[in-house]
Amino acid sequence: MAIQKIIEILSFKDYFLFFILIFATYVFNFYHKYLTRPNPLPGPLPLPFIGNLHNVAHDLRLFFGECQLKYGDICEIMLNGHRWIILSRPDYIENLMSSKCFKRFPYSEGLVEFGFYGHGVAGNDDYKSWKYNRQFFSQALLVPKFMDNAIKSTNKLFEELRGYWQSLGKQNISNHNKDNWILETDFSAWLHAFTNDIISIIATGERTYSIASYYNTQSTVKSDHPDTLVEDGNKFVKLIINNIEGIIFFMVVGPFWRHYVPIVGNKANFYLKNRDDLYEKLDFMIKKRRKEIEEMPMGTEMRTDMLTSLIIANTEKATADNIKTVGSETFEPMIDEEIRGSLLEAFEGGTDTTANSICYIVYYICKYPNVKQKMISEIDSIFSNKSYLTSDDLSKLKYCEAIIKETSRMIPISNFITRYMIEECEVAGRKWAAGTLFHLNFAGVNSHPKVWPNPEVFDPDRFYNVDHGDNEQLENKYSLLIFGGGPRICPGRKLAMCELLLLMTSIYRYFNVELVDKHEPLKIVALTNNNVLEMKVRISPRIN
Ligand code: HEM
Repeated sequence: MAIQKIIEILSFKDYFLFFILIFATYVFNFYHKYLTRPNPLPGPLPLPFIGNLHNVAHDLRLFFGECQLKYGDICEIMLNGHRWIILSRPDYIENLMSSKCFKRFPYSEGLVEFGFYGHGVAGNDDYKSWKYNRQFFSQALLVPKFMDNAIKSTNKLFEELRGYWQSLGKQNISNHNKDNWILETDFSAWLHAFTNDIISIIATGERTYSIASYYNTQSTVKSDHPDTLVEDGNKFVKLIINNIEGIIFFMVVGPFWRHYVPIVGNKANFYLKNRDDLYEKLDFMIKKRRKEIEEMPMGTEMRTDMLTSLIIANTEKATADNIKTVGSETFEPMIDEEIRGSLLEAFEGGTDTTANSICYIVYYICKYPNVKQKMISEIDSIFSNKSYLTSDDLSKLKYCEAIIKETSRMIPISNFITRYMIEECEVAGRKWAAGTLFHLNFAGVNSHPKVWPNPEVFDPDRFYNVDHGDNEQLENKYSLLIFGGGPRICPGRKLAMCELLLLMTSIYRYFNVELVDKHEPLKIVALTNNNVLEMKVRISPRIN
């Protein structure tokens, strides 16, 4: 009754003043908390409600670079109510790579609702469950025949890609000489399709037909693969792409918006439905393969794709390579839900990363003809009388490997990784309380002038025939961040390096690739990763 009376007495002006009072109290509290924070660091002033969102929204990579220049190797911003401590110097990050610093994120109710947090490997911050999943994931990639199979499949898929490029080049009517054609195309689209296809083969033993699908959009004649297979593959890839978007959406959009604001809520429901459809598809693949394996007589030699390894690991069908023990403990075999998580992470972790890497590599090779010449000599010397390369051949490609490292130094694939402290720790000479969130700025570390002379110069020779012991810049093992570090280092790094070497050698063995416009900057979207949106190139056959 009394409340109703007060409501009736109050005028619009009173409400307005009341609102101003609440707003002013919030702003006062916000800045009071900000100005009295422990270990204050330099950084752009955050705004109430949005923190520094307005600063980072345009390009995260450039923003981190600007921060380092203006505020130094350790600085801070505020996002999503959290202080982000940004570190850009190799020796500052060393402590964060220890096994104590294992967590990636603070608890996120959005990721829990989406089913990403606490499951699988990348989104799992529960040590016991992460360790279990990570052991199986890594072991599947370590089965000796796994890499040989990956190499064979990549070689085979590249043959198909080669056929598509030739076919499109010859279809081009301006190419009068059909053996000396030129194809103007988007390299990034082809390579994203290629890595999609190859990860699918390596992970599940089945194809997504992504390169055939892209070929069909460019060509007047269709690929030999049946339309239904290509369409099914396309749908599957879309489910995966939407699922990755869903993870980001549920990470940044708060529960009130997701549950009560209509347009945002519809988007949330769309991602949840997409997730369920994707899970259904993966569960079907797992069940089908489980049944095939069950029906195989004991001792049958099996495929070495990830799905098969995960199903048989620690079961009676396991070979010596598929037994996972830690100390005296033998882990229980994986259930379907856990296998699904691992497959999904192979798709999510291994597709765009590898595709973007090869785009940057080719971009730098196009810009530096002397590097290209030296690389081609190495490739030709290894290929001299072979049609396919083996893992032994790949290990001899030292200059190609140096190009991969130097490209990743110049433009890292991931912009940053995070570490979230669960206990007090010392970083950059200061003590930090539990609950501090650190961001390791890859570009800042990889071009720090203290360890990299002339960091802005592209020079693969830094890594070529270098004796690590004598080399100052390689003394600190975290002066080059490509795959992260510590216990959470990328488990797919060996596979990724192998894929990149194979792609480089296969492309330059058969083709010349030039940028259509050497002066045009690359079209990149820089969020957690630096994604190449488009890279127009001219491809032509190599005439020896
Ligand atoms: C050029 C290619 C790749 C790059 C640049 C890359 C980069 C990274 C980085 C920076 C991390 C975070 C590491 C950390 O926090 O310290 C990571 C984690 C991860 N990557 Fe990769 N990656 C690549 C390829 C792959 C491939 C091919 C796979 C799988 C087949 C894969 C699967 C994963 C998984 C599952 C994690 C999470 C590991 C964990 O949390 O324990 N990645 N990767």
